[in-house]
Amino acid sequence: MENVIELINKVQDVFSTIGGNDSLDLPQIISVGSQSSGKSSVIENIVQRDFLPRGSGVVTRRPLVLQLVTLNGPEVQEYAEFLHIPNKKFYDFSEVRKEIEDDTARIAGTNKGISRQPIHLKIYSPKVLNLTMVDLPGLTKIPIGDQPTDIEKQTRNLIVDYISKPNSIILAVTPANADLVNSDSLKLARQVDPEGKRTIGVLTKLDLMDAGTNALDTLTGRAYPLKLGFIGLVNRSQQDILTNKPMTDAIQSERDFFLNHPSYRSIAHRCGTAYLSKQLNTILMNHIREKLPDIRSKLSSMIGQTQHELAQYGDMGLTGKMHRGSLILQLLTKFANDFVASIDGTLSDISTKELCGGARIYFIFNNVFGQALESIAPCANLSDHDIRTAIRNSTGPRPSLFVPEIAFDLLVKPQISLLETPSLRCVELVYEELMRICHNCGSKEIQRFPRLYARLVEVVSDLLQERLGPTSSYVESLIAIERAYINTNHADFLGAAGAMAQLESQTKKHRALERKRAAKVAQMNGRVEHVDAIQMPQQQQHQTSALGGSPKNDSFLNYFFGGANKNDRPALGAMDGPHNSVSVSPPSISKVVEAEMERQLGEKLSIKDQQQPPSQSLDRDELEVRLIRSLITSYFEITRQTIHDLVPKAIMHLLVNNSRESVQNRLVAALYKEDLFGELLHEDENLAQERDKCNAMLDLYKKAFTIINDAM
Ligand SMILES: Nc1nc2c(ncn2[C@@H]2O[C@H](COP(=O)(O)OP(=O)(O)OP(=O)(O)O)[C@@H](O)[C@H]2O)c(=O)[nH]1
Repeated sequence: MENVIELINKVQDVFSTIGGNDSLDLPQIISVGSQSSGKSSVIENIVQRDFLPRGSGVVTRRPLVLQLVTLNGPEVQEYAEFLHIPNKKFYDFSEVRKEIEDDTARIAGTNKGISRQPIHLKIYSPKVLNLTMVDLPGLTKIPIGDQPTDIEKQTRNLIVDYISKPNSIILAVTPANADLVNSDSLKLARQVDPEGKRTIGVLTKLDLMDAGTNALDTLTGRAYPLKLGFIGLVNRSQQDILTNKPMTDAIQSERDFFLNHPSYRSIAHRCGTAYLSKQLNTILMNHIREKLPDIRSKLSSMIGQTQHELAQYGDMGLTGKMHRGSLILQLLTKFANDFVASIDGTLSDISTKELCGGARIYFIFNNVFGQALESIAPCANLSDHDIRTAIRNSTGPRPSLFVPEIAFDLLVKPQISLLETPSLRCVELVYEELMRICHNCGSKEIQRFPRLYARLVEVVSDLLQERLGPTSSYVESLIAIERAYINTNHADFLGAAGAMAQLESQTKKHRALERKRAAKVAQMNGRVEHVDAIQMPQQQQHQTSALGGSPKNDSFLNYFFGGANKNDRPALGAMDGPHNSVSVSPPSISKVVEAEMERQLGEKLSIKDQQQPPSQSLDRDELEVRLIRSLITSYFEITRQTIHDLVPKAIMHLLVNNSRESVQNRLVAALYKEDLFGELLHEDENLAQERDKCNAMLDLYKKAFTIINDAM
């Protein structure tokens, strides 16, 4: 069972090469204490070697992960190894000290700052028991030199990070010549281990206590409750260090101190460095044993994870020349399936962060394209002047008597063209999304072969590029088709009568408002009665006109359109029929305008008769312009809806579905060629290394698992 520490050390090494052992939380002893409490001295005593940097102020500035490994045999020579200098054995321990100093300066700088990055050191010796300890920077209160002002906080956080891991054992070092109540290490330990279950207390400097005082109460567990107890030590004094007092002599002096001390004599067998080493070894072993089931189950889940990760690198069964074809076919199919699945939304690892694949295409159709179409004003770029000019031009050399339909035709076509840019942009956006999907289809397994991956992307890009042209042309034709024939007979088209009625109701509303205003003004002038008298007949006249009650208007509107409501419009055929008593004429905007003009003229005259200023009269030009605008708006809305409906359908058919269906065949046709296999299956070196590392990790986990399993 002795080798469980070695086993844990091995696992720890692997974990430190890949950046910390946070995930496994291996059992280890963490030495904590305030500055100059004697932490380094304790460790050196345990190792029985001088190897730690000494000096004034903060000396330990990085965590030192120290693994002690027992060497067996009488003649073996002790040595040290650093993880950052593999394969170099240090037999001279002053070199070890120098390397710790140099590496600390390299990582933590030459000022007195601290770093979280640990140094890993292994010491092989016949004098040590298997132990894993971490020496942390001492708690410091006042910054010195160039130290940052928050050095205390930094150190405290670093210590707490280490000791709060439930599998760590806290070695709380306190100098006996200071008050135990103020011990920083015990205070910190209590924070993370309030019941004192995994804290072992170490009292240093027992030789420096005031004469007549002793720490017997503490050492026998009466002063401070810790399950693992307190152990008293006497390390080398500064003087001993300066005079290079040999470690063996120091250990002997310590033993003598306890044996000869009147207060400690009775507990001398439970004091001193040798006892501490033995205790730590036993505690660590028991602790590891206790934690082994946990570690085993953690390892087991790590094996599972690593196996899963390894599987992402592909099927290792398909290696060798004879399997190249099957492997290529497998990868092509996977790529094609991923492409299709991204579009269909059936991919296994769908993003929850952003829209992707098919969902994004839907978004493009409905939001991006929809909004782009909505943002176009039906009469954009059409000034009244343009409309007027178009009307005049379409009437030829004679003065315009009627509003010609040709002007509407002429004006509405360029407006329809405005739909072309957003429609083509919609095609491009979907194309770009498909390209994005294609680039994201490379699973780890495929990316292992960068050349194959590049070719896969290239073939699919070519396919999409090929489909882009026809799709764009088709969408262009859709707009051209809409422009080619202006269907004024469309069921949803407002038509001349509708436009006229709309205009009329607008005018009516406006007049009512005007009248209200006039009445208010009159009331204020005390002329209420007079105003009422002249307004009544006028109001009646408007009402009759709006309802088509005037015999003149009634006959006129019905004559051409069969009423203002478009549903009441007679069919052209009916109008053409021989039984139709009136002369055959299609609904004409000009005639409606004429009618409205006549009516307004009449109104003007009657108003003039009553000496009222003409408040709402529209001149002929303005009326024509407004009429044409209503018609353009109505027709444009119809076309906009048609385009919003047809463009996505065309894109889905010609671009999305087409490439979706042909991607697999295209890939096979382009890449499944014997002479390309070698080139395409050239493996990426970095990924191959990562896979090998993953494999090695898996082996190690399995090995560790087996050893732990056997040891239990
Ligand atoms: N007399 C005596 N001196 C001791 C004892 N333990 C440590 N010292 C002295 O106290 C001083 C500080 O000891 P270190 O072991 O360097 O203390 P540290 O906690 O590692 O210090 P930092 O790494 O700077 O935080 C040294 O001069 C030691 O010689 C002891 O038990 N008795």
